[in-house]
Amino acid sequence: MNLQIQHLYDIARKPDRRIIGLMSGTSLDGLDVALCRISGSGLETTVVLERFATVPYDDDLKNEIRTIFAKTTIVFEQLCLLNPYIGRLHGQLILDCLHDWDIDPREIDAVASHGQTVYHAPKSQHRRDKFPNATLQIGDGDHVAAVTGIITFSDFRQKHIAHGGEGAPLAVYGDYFMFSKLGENRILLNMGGIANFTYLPADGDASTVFTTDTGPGNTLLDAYARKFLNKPYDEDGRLAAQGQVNPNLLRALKTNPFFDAVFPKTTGPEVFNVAYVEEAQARSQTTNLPAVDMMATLVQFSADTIADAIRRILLNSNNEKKEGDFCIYMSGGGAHNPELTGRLEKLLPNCAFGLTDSLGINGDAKEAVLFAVLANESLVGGNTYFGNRQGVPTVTMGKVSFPQ
Ligand SMILES: Nc1ncnc2c1ncn2[C@@H]1O[C@H](COP(=O)(O)OP(=O)(O)OP(=O)(O)O)[C@@H](O)[C@H]1O
Ligand SMILES: CC(=O)N[C@H]1[C@@H]2OC[C@@H](O2)[C@@H](O)[C@@H]1O[C@H](C)C(=O)O
Repeated sequence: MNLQIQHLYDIARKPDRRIIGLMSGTSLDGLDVALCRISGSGLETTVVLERFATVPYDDDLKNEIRTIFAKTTIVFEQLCLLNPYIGRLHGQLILDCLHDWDIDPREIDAVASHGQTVYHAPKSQHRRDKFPNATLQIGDGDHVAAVTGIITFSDFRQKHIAHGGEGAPLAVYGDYFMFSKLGENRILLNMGGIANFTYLPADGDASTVFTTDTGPGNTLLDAYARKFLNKPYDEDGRLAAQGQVNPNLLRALKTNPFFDAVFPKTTGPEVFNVAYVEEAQARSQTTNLPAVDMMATLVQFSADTIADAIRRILLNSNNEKKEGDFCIYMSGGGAHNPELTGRLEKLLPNCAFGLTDSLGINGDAKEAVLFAVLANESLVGGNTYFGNRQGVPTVTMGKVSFPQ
């Protein structure tokens, strides 16, 4: 037997595993590195987050990625070059973190690498009948494995698509395994570049678990912070706090087929970008708004569309349910923006709000942890049946790269 297969088998038989989850999201702010100790699988999964770091991306890397990120027309060579480059870089960043944490790479059982999404194209967006849902993450796992010497799981989203999903949100699986609680209807709301949520029913029934993207989280706020402030984001929503929401622009922003489409659905900066806002401004004759009003309107746009999506679920899931029966646990960078969270709380006054941190997982680390949980599930789980629910196919995900 190939010794690496034997090694994989041995890892699967261990009582617990140390898995490093990696996530680099649509905000391009950096690489989240979460070292997890995981035992069990499915609803028996227990995760201890031993270490966590976000390694910021430097401007050079951000600019290299932006030349192809969410663009329909690119220089193909750039995509080809970035694929191994990002894989090698992520591998090196893992080694740097382990060095800082004084941990020998040989103590790590596996890496679970999301890679960098460069294009997301669900069918509802590309609208070409003969093509399926599609998404592309780069930073090939073979390079991560070769650089670190650690077995690497990567490219998690293709299996989801192969079984009828849109390749996202994948958080639903880890959310269910880690945060499902009998007796409490939970909504796990992640506000990264794009916002999404998982609904976890109080009866714990996997076949009614639900997930969807809701639209922009921070992606437009960041784009306009770069423009108005020359900063990566509007810290604590300070600029937005000084402005007034413009109702005409807000209405124009909310007029898009994505918001009327049925759940579950996914999106990305391919749709929600500066051109989208400029087109809405032209339509609503609001091209000369002051920066503060632009920011206030964009933050309200994110809050309104998140709240609308959650309200629709509260009604859809069971007409008797009331907002008061739901607890919303927030995570992702948007949870640090009081302008966003404050508006959300006003829009959903009867829901209880908290942070994922109160459930034992740092909200900034949550997505990276989720990929570690997905790799663990591929190794030792796969026994949870999610029913025929669209968006949550019953599959395990991640391709295996051996270091040698
Ligand atoms: N103090 C803060 N004030 C305002 N916004 C903040 C603050 N801290 C973080 N953010 C926002 O959070 C963003 C980063 O969020 P996060 O790391 O969750 O995104 P991501 O994982 O890249 O996105 P996605 O989940 O869509 O892939 C920043 O770009 C910024 O917009
Ligand atoms: C294609 C892609 O990278 N989608 C991301 C993105 O960032 C947030 C939202 O859009 C979510 O659907 C997804 O990531 C998380 C980790 C997910 O799949 O759950």
